[in-house]
Amino acid sequence: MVQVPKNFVSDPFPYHHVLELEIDNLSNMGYGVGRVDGWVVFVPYALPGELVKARVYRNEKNCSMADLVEVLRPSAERVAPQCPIFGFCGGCQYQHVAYGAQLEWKTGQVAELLRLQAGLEVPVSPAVPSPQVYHYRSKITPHFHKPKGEKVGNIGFLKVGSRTEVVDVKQCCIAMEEINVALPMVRQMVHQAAAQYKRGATLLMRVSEGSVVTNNNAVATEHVGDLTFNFLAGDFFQNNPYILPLFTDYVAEQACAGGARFLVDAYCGSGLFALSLARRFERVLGVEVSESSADWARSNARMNGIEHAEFMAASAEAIFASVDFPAQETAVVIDPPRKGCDLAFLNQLFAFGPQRVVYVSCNPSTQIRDLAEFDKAGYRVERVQPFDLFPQTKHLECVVTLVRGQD
Ligand SMILES: C[S@@+](CC[C@H](N)C(=O)[O-])C[C@H]1O[C@@H](n2cnc3c(N)ncnc32)[C@H](O)[C@@H]1O
Repeated sequence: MVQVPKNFVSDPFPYHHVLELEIDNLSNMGYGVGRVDGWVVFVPYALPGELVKARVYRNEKNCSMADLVEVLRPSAERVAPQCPIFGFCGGCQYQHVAYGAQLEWKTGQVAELLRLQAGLEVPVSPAVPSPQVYHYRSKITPHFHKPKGEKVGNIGFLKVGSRTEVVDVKQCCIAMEEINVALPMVRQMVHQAAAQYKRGATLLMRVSEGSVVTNNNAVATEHVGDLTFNFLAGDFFQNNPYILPLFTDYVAEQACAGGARFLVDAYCGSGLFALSLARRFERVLGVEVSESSADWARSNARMNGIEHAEFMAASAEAIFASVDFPAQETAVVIDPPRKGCDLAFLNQLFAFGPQRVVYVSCNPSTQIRDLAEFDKAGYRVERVQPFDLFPQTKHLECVVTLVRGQD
């Protein structure tokens, strides 16, 4: 007898009821979406165009969740995942989808979010592929829970569908080779030092010039085009070095397109955009809340021989009190954290009123939420360009170019 979970709602399907259904869409969580008599059923790992058998494990207010049991008619886009723990490890969602189809789905999801969330019918350019689709991540952060007795349990990433359970990750298919070479030793060291851990922890592994650093305060180095960036390994830096030259070139082209002579880089980290774009502008100003990142941005400017870029360590909105660039000749690049921009920042940005804004984000849903504010302030979306910084996963980076309307 199957044990029915205590809180299971048995309408419209009994627990473990097996359905046969056609999948016609993919959700932004990467789940296949099908319908049974109009009722929406999400089936993780099922693909659009497939006929599948799926077993219901939860009924919600307006949909059900079901586990994939069997693919009766596979999609032409279905491929074999490379990772033996794909489907258990929560790190990747798309290893079973051909890379071209991953890009198409990501592009389509941005268009759908723009339409449904912001009411904007704007064309979305096809997502720019990553030149490397496995073994591209320069940083991973595996975790483990408080040791039991003197034994550390699994070391890895959250299990699919769980907020607490960790799966044991011995190798990671999307991490760079350097990380996979170092991982067994790092794991062994944690197991050997189990008695020292009074609680769980998150490990840092970041590739820096062919080796792996594990200390948050170590200095890491990355090369992007002909520039070199140093930064603290624990601070922010983009995690897919293979796509960065394409990404920074595109942001540069978009920032320059209106002939601006001045550049503001808000949320600038250690200066990736400010310095990559500097040669195209007369003066550049960056702002970043992390003092160590702002310090490294200054030092990166010196190291790369860039003299006309200045950096301020402050919350992003503080930049507008000191910027003396003429707004009509200024482009602003913004690249906030996942939660998007604060209203305090947006209001001051609009009061300044730059001619164009290039909004870079790793979270299209907060980015598209913020577009409503740009719309109210008289900015028009000129271009939307997703970049696949995170192949095999549901994540993507999106660059939206906004242009100020005529007053
Ligand atoms: C997504 S990262 C982008 C960094 C940089 N543009 C890059 O590509 O390397 C976001 C950055 O915003 C910084 N940040 C977070 N909140 C901020 C705030 N209120 N004001 C300024 N910077 C902030 C973080 O420290 C982080 O460096």
